[in-house]
Parts: sequence; structure tokens; C-alpha cells
Amino acid sequence: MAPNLEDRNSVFEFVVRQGNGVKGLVDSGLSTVPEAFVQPPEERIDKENAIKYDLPPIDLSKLDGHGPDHDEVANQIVRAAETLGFFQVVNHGVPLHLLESLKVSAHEFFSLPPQRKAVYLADVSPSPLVKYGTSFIPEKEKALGWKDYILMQYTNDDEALQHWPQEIKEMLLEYLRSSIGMVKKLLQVSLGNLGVKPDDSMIDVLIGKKMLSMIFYPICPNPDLTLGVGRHSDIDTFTVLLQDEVGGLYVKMEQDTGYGKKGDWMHIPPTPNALVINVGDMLQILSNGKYKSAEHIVCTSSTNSRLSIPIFIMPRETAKIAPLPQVVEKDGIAVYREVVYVDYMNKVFANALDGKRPLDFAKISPA
Ligand SMILES: O=C(O)CCC(=O)C(=O)O
Ligand SMILES: [Fe+2]
Repeated sequence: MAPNLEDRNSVFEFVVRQGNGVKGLVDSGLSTVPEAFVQPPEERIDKENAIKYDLPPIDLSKLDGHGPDHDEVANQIVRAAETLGFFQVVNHGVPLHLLESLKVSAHEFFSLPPQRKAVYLADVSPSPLVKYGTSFIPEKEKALGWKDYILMQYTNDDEALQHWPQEIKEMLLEYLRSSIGMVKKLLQVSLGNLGVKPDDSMIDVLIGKKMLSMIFYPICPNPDLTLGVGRHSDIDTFTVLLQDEVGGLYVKMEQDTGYGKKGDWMHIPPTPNALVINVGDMLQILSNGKYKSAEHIVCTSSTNSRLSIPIFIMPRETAKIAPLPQVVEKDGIAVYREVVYVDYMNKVFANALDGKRPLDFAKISPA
């Protein structure tokens, strides 16, 4: 039954508990967003005045040699990680036909009738590895995010093939496999620049846990009042993100750069054949703050729905993450204390999104 749009509880029940999602709400017909989705004014951003990111994507194929091309590309990666914390890559080793097929299949998934997706709602999902939902933590949020998602945890291929959605599991696994190869190279470059030559076991720890998500942001009648995802940084090591051609991902600049000032928002435009990469909180801690896990948000659109497929590459749950000794020695001081990854993660998942607050919590306050 369609919800009473004037009643927050009725909307919550329909969208969150019954698993109709925001898509179900939009499909039931509405001309203005219900109050539950209206963001407080301080959380909205001025999209018209956002800066346009116009750097060409980084060509990762050049990392494979050892000549000046390799060093130039390594420099581009390091510079991006140190400033914006976001960059786009091409020739990344993920087959392009796969990226296209993933987008088509993910659209098909979200087009399924609500009851086919609701089988993965947290309370009833046949597997703890797969969770379908809406917003981030609906119970704790002042305003709900304008998105639906399915989150899949990777343990091993067999379990993924057993539990992930049938129609898309093989594709997602191939996307994950080929992305991991790329992320290993990015780690070698970014840690190498800090004076650390990571061996296989260190890399394995830093990429020990993986989650994939498919996110659908339905068309929204009031894009100025809502957000697909509110301000947050990613808690992982690196995020790899496939976005479609709609746009809407904005990143906040942590410092003045050649393209704008600290606090400005920058749009990460859809770029053909590219993947978006961003630094996560764990890499910011390891680098003692040199690499930026930037705050970002997703805005909504009144003309297009949007799809994205992020892979969150995280440390193993038991990993102890602290600023690397080589960096601390050079800096003379550790900016962050050691965190056990699972503790950090649990803390973040227990609260509504709140910018970079989790990372601030890991900060050692000056004496
Ligand atoms: O959809 C996007 O572009 C970004 C999503 C995101 O930031 C997240 O899920 O952490
Ligand atoms: Fe994110």
C-alpha cells in the first residue's frame, strides 16, 4: 500500500522496513519529497558554484614500465592522493566491456519488483554477506539519503557465487578481481613514495577485507533539498568506483590547491572508460595525514536516476593501523593513534554519517 506522504512514520515503514526503497516511493508517484528526506540547510551544497575537475584521467598502463613514464604517473597518483584524495584512472586493467555490462545488469537489478530485492533486507537476508537497504543508517539519521543499495561482502569466490545475486555475481567477481590488481599497484606507488616497500603480506593485510555495493539514486523531484549520500569520508584503504554518465559526486577540498580553495566543493565528472579512485581513512592514518581521505557527498537529480558501483578495499578486520614508522620518523610526530580496523568500522556503522568525525577521533590531540 502506498504510504501517507505527510506522515514520517508511514514513509519510514514503506521505504525502510517494507523494503520498497526510495525507488518504490518514487514509483508510487510523488511530486515533492517527504519531510524525512529534507536535509538541514547546512548540509546542502551550492552545486552551481562547485569547481569542475578538469584534470585528465591518469593512465595506469604507464605504470607497467620502469622509465620516465612510470615516474610521471607515480607522481600524478601521489600528488592527487596528497591534495584532493580523489582521482580518475584509465587503462586500469578492468575490462571496459565488463564496466558496461555491470551498469546494465545493476539497472536490471534495481528494476526488479520491490519484493525481489526485499529478500535481502538485513533481518531476512539468507546470507549475512548480502544486505539490501536504503540510506546509511535510517534509524539514526536526521534526514534519509535518497538512495537504495545492495551491499555485498567478499569472503571467497565460492561463498560469493553462492550468496550474491544470481544475475550479476560473476560480473561483480571479475570486477573485484581486476580492481584488486590495480589497487595493489596503487598501494605500491603510494607507500613507496613514503619510503616503504610493501611486501606481499603487508599488502594482504591492507586489502584483506572487501565490500562491493551497487547504489541506485532515483530521480528526485527536489534535488536542492536532498542528498543521495551525506558528507562522509570512506573508512577503507582505497575505494574504486564505477559511476554512470549522470554525475553528482562532489568532493570537499581539504586545502587550497591549484584548482580552488580549502572548503570548496569539486564535482568529479563522469569520464568515459574511467574509474574513480579515492583514498580512505586507513591510508590517511598510515600516511600520518599526508594522503587525504576527503569528505564527499552525492547530490540527486530531477532528470536522471544515477547508478554507481563502489568497491571498498579495506584492511583485514584484525589489522592494527597506525602511522607508518618511516613517516613518523621523518615527521617527528605521529598525528594518529593506532586503531584496530574492526573497532573503527563498528564505530562508524553505529552512527549516522558525520563528515570526518571518525578520523578526528583517531587523531592524537596536541598536548
Ligand atoms: O555513488 C557515489 O558516487 C559515491 C558513493 C559513496 O561515496 C559511498 O558509498 O561511500
Ligand atoms: Fe563514499
